[in-house]
Amino acid sequence: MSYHIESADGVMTFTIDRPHIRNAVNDEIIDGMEELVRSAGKSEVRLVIVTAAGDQAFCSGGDLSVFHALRTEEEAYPMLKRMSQALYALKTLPIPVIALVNGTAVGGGCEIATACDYRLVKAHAKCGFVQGNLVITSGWGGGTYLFEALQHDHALQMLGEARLYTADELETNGWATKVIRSPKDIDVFLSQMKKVRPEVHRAYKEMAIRKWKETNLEGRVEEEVRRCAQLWAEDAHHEAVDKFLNKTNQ
Ligand SMILES: CCCC(=O)SCCNC(=O)CCNC(=O)[C@H](O)C(C)(C)COP(=O)(O)OP(=O)(O)OC[C@H]1O[C@@H](n2cnc3c(N)ncnc32)[C@H](O)[C@@H]1OP(=O)(O)O
Repeated sequence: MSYHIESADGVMTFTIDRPHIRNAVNDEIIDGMEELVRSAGKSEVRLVIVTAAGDQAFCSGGDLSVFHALRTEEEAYPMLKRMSQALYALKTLPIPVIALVNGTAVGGGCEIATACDYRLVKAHAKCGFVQGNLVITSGWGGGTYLFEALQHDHALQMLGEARLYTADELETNGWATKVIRSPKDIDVFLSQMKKVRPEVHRAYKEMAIRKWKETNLEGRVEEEVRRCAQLWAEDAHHEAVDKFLNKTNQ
């Protein structure tokens, strides 16, 4: 199984479990994300944590060995759309959603984390919207969410530079809610949240969701998905992915 969903004490944890491939997202992970948002919406869950196995990577984005088979705009769009819908549902859960960024997050991995309300980033983790190096944009909604989360110039810079940022840089630009230097830091963060009753957290999250609905967040994500699907079909993208898969991009 490529993922696990566990529940304890009102906390539902989704763990991507493909460390050998740096927790890249395949179709099964997308199934899992859909299962997560269904379960978290229905049960007595007070918060969700999204994380991954091992300490090397949170997520390396889409599994290029699988998704590189998608050659045209028409083939790429359904995959991008489906994951974008799962992440939109995650983002608009009426409870806090925390990304526990246990290691490197790149490409779609950053998009998953950006869809969350909070990003707790382990000190050794490096993260970046590297899609530009593959001659595509973000395509799961993460670019749109980044403009919601960060000051405009910080968001545009992070997307446009397509490089890895250190945890300290991520705290400075506002992407990391907190840099995690010891496991105790996570406990402190969670216990502080749990001091306030779940209905209060829910009411605040609903305020944010109202704003996102009024500003047509979903429609803006759809534009992002469509643009990425167009770029996906270009030769320049396929050549860049070939270089990565054939390890000739050094
Ligand atoms: C579809 C939405 C948009 C997207 O997500 S586009 C995809 C963006 N992602 C990328 O470009 C990921 C590129 N990966 C990397 O830069 C590095 O692998 C990364 C994440 C920094 C980790 O570096 P290292 O820790 O040195 O590990 P490594 O490179 O030796 O990787 C270990 C094995 O995993 C593989 N891998 C990593 N990310 C992958 C991916 N996204 N899809 C498919 N395979 C991937 C990598 O090829 C390597 O395989 P192998 O063990 O040499 O056979």
